Amino acid sequence: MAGPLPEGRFPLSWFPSGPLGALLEVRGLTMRFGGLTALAGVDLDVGEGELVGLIGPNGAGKSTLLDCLTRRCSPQEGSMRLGGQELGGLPPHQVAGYGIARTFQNAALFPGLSVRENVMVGAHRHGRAGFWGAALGRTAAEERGLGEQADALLETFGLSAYADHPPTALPYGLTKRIEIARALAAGPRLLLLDEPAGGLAPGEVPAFAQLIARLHRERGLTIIVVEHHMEFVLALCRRIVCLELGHKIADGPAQAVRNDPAVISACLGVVR
Ligand SMILES: Nc1ncnc2c1ncn2[C@@H]1O[C@H](COP(=O)(O)OP(=O)(O)OP(=O)(O)O)[C@@H](O)[C@H]1O
Repeated sequence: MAGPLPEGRFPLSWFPSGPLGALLEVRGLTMRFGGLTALAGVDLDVGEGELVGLIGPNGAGKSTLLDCLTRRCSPQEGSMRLGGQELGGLPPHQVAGYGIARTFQNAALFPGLSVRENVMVGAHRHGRAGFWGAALGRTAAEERGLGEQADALLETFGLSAYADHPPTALPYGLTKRIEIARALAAGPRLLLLDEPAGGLAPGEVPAFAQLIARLHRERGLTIIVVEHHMEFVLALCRRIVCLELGHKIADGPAQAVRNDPAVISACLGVVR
């Protein structure tokens, strides 16, 4: 990867000029939990190479949308296509195989594995055998290749010094980096980040935003980032989508959405 990023906010000219084609097409997505409608007919197109911010107050349906895309939830209505492939009905492990990787609000790392092994786990996205099942069938050369890939990711994320450490001993900000490195080890086409800045110290947030911007810029990754931290979203994303009570209430250029009265009203007290 290229050299270090400059400090402070980064220019929008770093980003690709716009979507190169629709990668994700969501139509009429409706998810109900009993009598509660978490998503109510949501439409969303995300172009190849876009970085989209998804905002909204607590309970708006943001995580549920990610849960539907990764098949942790089965929506009652609507369709979700990635590169033309319908995701509905696929089991979660196959969705990963189609190129969707996700991080969670609270980093879910394996405490008994080293940082490097945690990242290597992410590389196993194909098939149902699981990491350890696959590990048993791997050749030494494949194992070495995965280790080298993990080491390259650790270097990108400034984690090389911790490769052999257990993740449990590390500061929270580093565990968030490990989780993204693990997601990238799967070689995703679409990366879903659920509140990546959540729990970070204020001083850690700009560098974290720069890291994600760099991944987007240098790898051309398509990313949806769910976040309450508005400065973080504005610094990263040209386009913002806002949900409220399961409905999409805004979708457009970041500043226009930020200044939309409906968004301000919905997010009052939440958007920072
Ligand atoms: N498994 C579930 N069972 C029942 N209700 C659920 C479930 N998951 C989510 N919900 C409900 O669906 C609604 C949307 O929740 P969701 O977590 O998607 O919102 P969110 O926008 O991600 O909120 P937050 O910003 O607080 O994480 C909420 O009312 C929530 O309580």
